[in-house]
Amino acid sequence: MPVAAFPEFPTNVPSHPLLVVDYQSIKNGDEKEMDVLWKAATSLGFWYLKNHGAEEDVDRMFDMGAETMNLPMEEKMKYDQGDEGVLFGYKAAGASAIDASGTPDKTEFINIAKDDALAWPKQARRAYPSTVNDRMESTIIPFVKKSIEINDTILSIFNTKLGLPEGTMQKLHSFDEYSGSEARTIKAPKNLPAERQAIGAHTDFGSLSFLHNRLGGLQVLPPGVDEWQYIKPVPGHAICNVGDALTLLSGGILHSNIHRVLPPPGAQASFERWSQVFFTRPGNSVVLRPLSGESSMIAEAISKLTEEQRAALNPGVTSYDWHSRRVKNRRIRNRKGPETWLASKGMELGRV
Ligand SMILES: O=C(O)CCC(=O)C(=O)O
Ligand SMILES: [Fe+2]
Repeated sequence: MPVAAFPEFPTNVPSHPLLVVDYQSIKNGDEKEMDVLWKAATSLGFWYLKNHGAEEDVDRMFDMGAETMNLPMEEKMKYDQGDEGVLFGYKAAGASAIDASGTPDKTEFINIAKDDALAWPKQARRAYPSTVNDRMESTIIPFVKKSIEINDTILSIFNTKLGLPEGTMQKLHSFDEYSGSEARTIKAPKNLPAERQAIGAHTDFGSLSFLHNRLGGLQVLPPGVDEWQYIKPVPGHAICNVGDALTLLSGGILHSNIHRVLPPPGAQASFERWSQVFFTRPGNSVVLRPLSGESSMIAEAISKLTEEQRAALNPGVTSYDWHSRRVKNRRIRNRKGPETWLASKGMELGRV
């Protein structure tokens, strides 16, 4: 649906402002703009990104998502992500918990591995519905490649700002190694009760998320604040955020903030809510630990922390273990009790 056809985000609903980063400027090495990015990534960990050039690719991804979600449930379930902690494939609404009591989520996902998009027409990680295969060349590969380029540009700026040896972030997010990087199209039904969480509170598992919202509903709990606040969708602006892997690798300098999804506010609530994300995650074998040996800035940040904080930043697991544990313990079918929800946690820092 064209953006203009949706009612606007209501003017009487407060939202949290985000810094705006101009992608073309950071790509061209504009120091002031890179400072804005750094400020955003080390404070809330969320920012708007304009002039990214992926708008039309995103619209085509929404078409692919609609074609996929319109398939019969039986067909979609042939490509279910399953209960073993696999990210990729279809996730039915209600398959994941949104809280410790095991309340089911309200969103459907189609998750497509970057490894499958890049290996096409070969299969790297798994098979997908025909609606995905049919749009691999026209829609998915262009979106994935553009998203990788954008996130890689941001990662290389963080590499410099963190004082890491050149190419460190690039190596940890190598094009060639299999990873959890993926494109995700999300559908939430219209007319959900106003307070019903569609996606429960979480931090993102990987390094960077490149998110596209047409309607409101995304909320953050900013550091030091007790109330959830909406992030307002702004036409042409992606919402970007830092995930746990970068928090761990940077010794806590980069901030992955918790967020959740509610139904869109006001008149927007009577529309299906679609969102499109690309998640960049480190290579599967990357051990998530502060890169203190590679950066004096990170070493210094770590030296100021308590023993407990330091331990939290050094979970001693690979990127693969980190995201598969988190996905697996959110699956309702794996739930034993509130302890399963706790076992799905990342860097939420006790805030949910
Ligand atoms: O749909 C959104 O706005 C956010 C989705 C999200 O947080 C996620 O998939 O990790
Ligand atoms: Fe998220």
